[in-house]
Amino acid sequence: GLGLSSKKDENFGEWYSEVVVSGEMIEYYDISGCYILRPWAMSIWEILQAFFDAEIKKMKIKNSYFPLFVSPGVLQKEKDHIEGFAPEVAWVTKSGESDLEVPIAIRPTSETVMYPYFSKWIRGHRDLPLRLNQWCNVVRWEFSNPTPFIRSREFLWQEGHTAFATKEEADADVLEILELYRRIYEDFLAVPVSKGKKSELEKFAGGLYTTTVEAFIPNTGRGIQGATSHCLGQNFATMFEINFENEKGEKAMVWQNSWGFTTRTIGVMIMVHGDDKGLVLPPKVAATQVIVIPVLYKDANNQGIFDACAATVKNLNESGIRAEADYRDNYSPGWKYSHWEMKGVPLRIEIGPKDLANNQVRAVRRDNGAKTDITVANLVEQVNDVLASIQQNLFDVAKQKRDACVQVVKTWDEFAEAVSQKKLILAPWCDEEDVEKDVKARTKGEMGAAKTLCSPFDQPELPEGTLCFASGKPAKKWTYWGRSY
Ligand SMILES: O=C1CCCN[C@@H]1CCCn1cnc2ccccc2c1=O
Repeated sequence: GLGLSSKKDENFGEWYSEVVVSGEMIEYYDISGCYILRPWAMSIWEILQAFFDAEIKKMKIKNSYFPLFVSPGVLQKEKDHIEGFAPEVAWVTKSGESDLEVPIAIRPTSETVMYPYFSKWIRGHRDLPLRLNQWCNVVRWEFSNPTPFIRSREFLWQEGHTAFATKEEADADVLEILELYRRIYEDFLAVPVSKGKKSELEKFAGGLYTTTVEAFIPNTGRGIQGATSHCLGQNFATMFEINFENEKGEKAMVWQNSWGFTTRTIGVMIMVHGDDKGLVLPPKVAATQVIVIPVLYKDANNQGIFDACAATVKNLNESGIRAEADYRDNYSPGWKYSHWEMKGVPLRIEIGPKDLANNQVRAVRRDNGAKTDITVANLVEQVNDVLASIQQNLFDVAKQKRDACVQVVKTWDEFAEAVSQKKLILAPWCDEEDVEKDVKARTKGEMGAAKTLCSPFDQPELPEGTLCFASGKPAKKWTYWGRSY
């Protein structure tokens, strides 16, 4: 097919909408905000799921499955956290022609689904820790501009829900899960993220504190919440009476966490690495890491070339590299190069008459276009090296681009200028909520307001006497600010 009609640096929104379809990841659906995840996208989700599932099983976390439907009574139970979200809750009101007696909600998240049963199952301290996870879909009937993977009315995620006897255990667990989310972004998707804590205003209102891995999209100058790991404190334990008899025979409430990452991860990866030729997939998450293309003689015996392609694929697959060959005889090599570049396959191997004669293959990298001739004898070792180099290079380039967007500011004027420059702003802040609200009010505009993204765990030096950029009060912490998704 033809190339993209929009350029990433000229019309990012158009480019993104086009590349997810041309890369055969998404098909648009006839209900707004809903998307079809085609195999090329689903295979990425499955790779991330396999990694995360194996890691949480090492932590003795067990998978379960709770119903999609939430009875209204229990949903309303969590009134203060639900109030902000209520407009997003989708309801079933009919079956066939008849109205349901009582409308039933579709889960937007499962705290209120699970916790009545946590209360039933947790009696004594030997029932702790209780640590469950579920892989499922959730529905949030959002109205702000739907974007494939990034903001959809239904999405896939995992949600973990845990209960502990002590706060110390919960605090440690929050960070252990957050580290898995960092690995998903940095080790698999080659996307740099900042670990930090959400402000009181931006955290999950139902919890005690929220930790997050924050990514940044240089093209739009917007931060994006990558995944969250909340400590819920004893808030839900209070509401759902989740308590246990501790070792001293006293009744005590549990300490809880909840954590989730979603198919948004795939959209962030596409936005960060994609280019004007299409998707660029990090090898770790590419369903096909190497595509082998036969370049045939005009009018001579091509069996040798087909045999070499088959041998190359077999050789690579036997060493755990995901390789395919494209033998379709109704497309030219040139057409195939464009097609597999559009799909973002990390490495192309061309085998033509010259390569055959020299007992080598021609490897072409998707990330930087570099071409190298690889002798058949060293094929597996060199392909592994190139794939590792592509993975690292994608991360290094993304980190350099993200770091180039970071702007440290000390004053309001510097801050306002940095917002207009679409920067990721690092500023000393007094950590007062009404100051944060004031910044949002003062930066409101059609591009959206600047807000806190997170206060990074990795805090730069804050010299005594440093003042908050917005209030002039003594600064308490460095915080990332910016517009966001
Ligand atoms: O993030 C996570 C991680 C996974 C488990 N849940 C937490 C918190 C979810 C916060 N949230 C987010 N959207 C909502 C939408 C409607 C109703 C309720 C909610 C809601 O509670």
